[in-house]
Formats: sequence, C-alpha cells, structure tokens
Amino acid sequence: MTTTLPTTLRLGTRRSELATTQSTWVADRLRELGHQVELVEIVTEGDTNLAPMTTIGGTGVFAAAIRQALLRDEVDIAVHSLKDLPVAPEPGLVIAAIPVREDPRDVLVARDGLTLGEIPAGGVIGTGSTRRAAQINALGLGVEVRGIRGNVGTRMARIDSGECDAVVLARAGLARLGLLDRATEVIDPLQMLPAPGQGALAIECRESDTALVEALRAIDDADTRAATTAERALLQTLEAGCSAPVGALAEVAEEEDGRLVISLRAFVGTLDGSLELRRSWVGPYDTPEQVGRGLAAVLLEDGAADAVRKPAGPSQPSPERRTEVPNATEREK
Ligand SMILES: NCc1[nH]cc(CCC(=O)O)c1CC(=O)O
Repeated sequence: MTTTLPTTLRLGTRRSELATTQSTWVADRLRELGHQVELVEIVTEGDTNLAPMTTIGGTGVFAAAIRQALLRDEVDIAVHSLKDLPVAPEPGLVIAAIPVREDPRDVLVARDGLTLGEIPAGGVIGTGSTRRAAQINALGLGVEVRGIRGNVGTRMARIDSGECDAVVLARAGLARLGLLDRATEVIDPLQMLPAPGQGALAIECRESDTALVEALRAIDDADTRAATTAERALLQTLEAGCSAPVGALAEVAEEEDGRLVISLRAFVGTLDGSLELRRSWVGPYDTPEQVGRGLAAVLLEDGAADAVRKPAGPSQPSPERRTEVPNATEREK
C-alpha cells in the first residue's frame, strides 16, 4: 500500500546554527522538487545541558530526541549529521536519503595561521573527540590535547581567548557555516581519518510513509551512500561505542578494468596514542557492508579489540603525558 504525501512536509531540526543550516539546505532541495516544507524546531537535552555528554546519556542524545519526534508523528522528516547517528537502526524509521557528501576531512583552526606541524611542543590543541585526540597523540608532536566541547563557534572562541593554540573541526561544518576561511590547514587523512559518516547528512522518515520514502530517494547520492555504508559497517563490526577512537574514510574508485570499487581506510587506537592501527581494504562497490566488515576483521585480528571495546579502561593516559581525557564524547565526533 502506498501512502499519500502530506501537503506540507514537517522537517524537524535542532536549534543550533549548524543543524538549522543543514535542515534549510535539505528543505531547499525538497522545495526545488516541488514540495512544501516547514521547519519544526526540536529542543534536545544535549542543547540545553552543558554537563559532559557522558553524564547526560552518551550515545546519540541529539539523534534520539529527533527520532522520538518522528515516531510521535510531530514531524515527517529528520535531518541528522550522519556521524552523530548511532549505527543501530531505529525500528519504524528508515534513512531514506543520504545526499551528496561535503569534503569529509578534518581541519585545523589555529592561531596565527599555524599548521599542525608548526604548533610548538607544549602547545594546546582543543578537541572533545577521542578519535581526534588519539590521532593527534599518535603523531607524537609533544602537544597537549585538552578536552573541550560546545558548538563550532564556542570551540573556535577557545583560540581567540588564548586557551588553546588550535582546535580540530570537521571541514564540512565550517563549510556549511561559511567559516572555511578560519581553517589554517586541511588535515590529510594520512594523519587524521575522519569519523565514519563525517560530512554526510542522513534524512530519516517513518518506514510506513512509503510515498515520502519514495520522494526522498530523489536526493539520495549512490556514491555517498555506498561509502558511508562501508564506514558504518566497519564501526558496527568493531562494536565500538560512539566515544571509541575510530576513524574511517571510504572512497569510490575505478579499477583499470572499469569496475567500481570502494577503498576503505581506518584508524583504531588508544586515547594516549600508545596504540595505533591503520589498515585499508578494497572491495566491490555493490557490497559496501562487506568492505566495512572485512576491514574490521583485519583490525580486530591485529589487536583493535582492546582499544575499541574498553576505550576508557587501562589505556587512559597518565597525567605526566599531559593528555587530558576529553570530556565530550558525543558533542564532537
Ligand atoms: N559532532 C558534532 C558535529 N556533527 C557534525 C559536525 C560537522 C558536520 C559533519 O561532519 O557532517 C560536527 C562538528 C565537528 O565535528 O566539527
């Protein structure tokens, strides 16, 4: 049975500037296709409570509130940053579209135009992400990683105030906010792999709204879906919590014989940089899950299990290494 489309599509969005920018972008795409769209603001606990995310409830507090609004029929469409969306599917909901991805890399925003390699030993890099902290520490730069959280603007203010020499942010977020000129370096994925799904949006709706599922397919991008499916399958197979230091980047490539493949790279490490594993895997375009699972199996075999399954356990940094445990596990992935 096919449902009919509502005359006006209610699109749920969080209040933050990044969320509304992303939702407005999606609304505009849908309007171009002839739909009427209305934005509905959803306030989540993560927006109003400044306590560390671990004490608020960890995984997916933002996504959960928006999903509840969908399930309660308060909105028809939800827009998430794919990297903030738990890998476990929500019963009754589907990711109906994954639009074309922004550049997925991380960037450095530093004082005085500094790049990562130019930050002096003892300098302070702010990030609340274990993935970013682990990869910075693995570079062995002798810098201090300080746990910070807050929205993009709040985090950049740490540089202006002098508290940090630099912060690491997703390039996509800065691009969407029109703040790319603040980036002092686009960090090469050889040094820092982004979060699985970084730079991509996920558009969710109720599974039972079949007409809407069908309509949203128009803004799905097959390459982005294939790449992010591989990245998220890796994360799922590793059974890594949202705060585990895991980076992953899949790219679509063409083999010499013209076959399309997915080339996946991943990082797994400990927060203090004492363990770092980087591996890659190439597999058919049509089976992205298997690419993710294949690479996860290699990583697990090579010792990733301890790092990802007990990220806050024995691998916690000692104070003399001057590495603070980031207090934000969810806000900044
Ligand atoms: N976790 C916060 C978050 N979620 C999505 C983005 C940026 C946009 C994206 O990666 O799609 C950010 C900010 C950041 O990590 O710098």
